Formats: sequence, C-alpha cells, structure tokens
Amino acid sequence: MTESSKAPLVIAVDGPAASGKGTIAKALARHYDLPHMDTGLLYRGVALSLFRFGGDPGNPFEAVRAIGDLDQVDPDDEELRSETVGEIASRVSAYPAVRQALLERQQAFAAQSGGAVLDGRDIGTVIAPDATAKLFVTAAPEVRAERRYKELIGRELDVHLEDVLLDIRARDARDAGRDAAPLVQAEDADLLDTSEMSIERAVQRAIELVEARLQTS
Ligand SMILES: Nc1ncnc2c1ncn2[C@@H]1O[C@H](COP(=O)(O)OP(=O)(O)O)[C@@H](O)[C@H]1O
Ligand SMILES: Nc1ccn([C@@H]2O[C@H](COP(=O)(O)OP(=O)(O)O)[C@@H](O)[C@H]2O)c(=O)n1
Repeated sequence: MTESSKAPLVIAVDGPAASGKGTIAKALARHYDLPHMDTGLLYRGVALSLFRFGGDPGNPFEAVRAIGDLDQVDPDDEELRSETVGEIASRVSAYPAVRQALLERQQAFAAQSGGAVLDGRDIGTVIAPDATAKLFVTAAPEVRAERRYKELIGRELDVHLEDVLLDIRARDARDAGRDAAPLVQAEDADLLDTSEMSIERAVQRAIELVEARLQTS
C-alpha cells in the first residue's frame, strides 16, 4: 500500500470520569497533529442549557430540544465543567433520542479526511468502531476523585473530596448501566490504567499503544 492510500488515523479514547482520557486525547492530537473533539462537552452543553433555562432533565423531549441551543453555549463557560453539569449530562446522555441527535456531528468529525482524535464514552463502540487505535483509559475511583477534586479546587470551587467521590461513583454506575451506548471497553481497545502513572507516563504509554496499532493496521 502506498503512503497516500493509507486510511486516515482515527484514535478513539474512552473511559470513566476523570480517568485522564481528555488529557491523553489532547496530547495524542498534538503528537499526531490531528483535530480533537471532547464529545463530553456536547452532553455537558445540553445539560448546561437545561440548567440555565430551567428545562427538566427528566424529560427526554426537553433534552432533545436543548440540543438546538448548543451553538449558544460558550465552550469556555466555567459552569460547563462543573460536577452539577456533569451529573445532569450523565442523566440526559442516557436518552437514546439525545444520543441519536448528537451522533451525526461526532461521526462527521471522526470521518474527516485528515483523521481525528475523539474522547468520550462510546467512541470505540458506536461513533468510530473502525478507528485505527482505541484506548480505554481508566483509574481507581479514589484516584479519579482526587484528580477531579484538585482540578475543582484549582478553579477555586468550594467542593469536598467525599462528595466528588460520590458523584464519580454515581456517574460510573449510570454511564455503565444504561441501555443506550453504555460505557464499556470495546473488544479491540487497549486498556490503559493510569492509577499509578504521571501524566507524562500515561501519554507516553498511550503513544506506544497507538504506534503498536499502526504497525499492524
Ligand atoms: N496520570 C495523571 N496523573 C495525575 N493527574 C492526572 C493524570 N491524568 C489526568 N490528570 C488530571 O486529572 C484531571 C482530570 O483529567 P481529564 O483528562 O480532564 O479527565 P477526563 O477527560 O477523563 O475527565 C485533570 O486535572 C488532569 O490534569
Ligand atoms: N461520548 C460520550 C461523552 C460523554 N457522555 C456523557 O456525558 C457525561 C459528561 O462527560 P465528560 O466526558 O465531559 O465527563 P468527564 O469524564 O470529563 O467527567 C458523562 O458522564 C456521560 O454520561 C456520554 O454519554 N458519551
């Protein structure tokens, strides 16, 4: 096969909350000079619109309607990355109609001609099942809670470690237990447990895993 006929490099990075998947996905995008999509922001955007405009996250129709307001959500809005919005995102993301309505833009991003890196919960299983490399990034819940706690404290938010751990456990259970595109490691994904890894080590390992897949693709 000649260089020009090679399939574009698509990297799927999935995993639970605060496992480090976003950090790894961004680093891979930089390393391979690829565009990156944080798909969690789409679900968080829907959640933030509902939260701001008083919509009911328990109502799938209202959640689908909020997708129409996504373009008005400021990606730098502080609230977008809050635990409250993450919690609402995990509720609305369980609705098949919400997932369906967000499917096309994620698949279009994954299918762009130059390749792409996407991170989320169902990239390797649903959005880009033919991705060149799939990583399932995880870490122990206590480690993830500590990381998220530090991140929130760094943004001067008033949070308690125990509450962050409870939120993370609740989100894990909901994301893994739902019927629609549950959080699950794709059969052909490489597991990357970052519990005892620094960011640098985790990124280095992620690159090694992608390189190994490139050798065999
Ligand atoms: N291996 C690691 N060691 C220590 N901290 C990490 C590691 N990976 C990520 N972090 C930090 O943990 C927090 C959550 O990481 P992030 O990549 O946003 O997770 P996710 O996208 O899975 O929610 C961030 O503050 C990030 O800097
Ligand atoms: N591809 C995706 C990405 C996020 N989500 C949902 O959106 C929520 C927020 O995702 P996120 O990736 O921003 O959350 P963190 O892992 O950064 O805390 C998750 O708890 C999932 O319920 C999803 O269902 N599918």
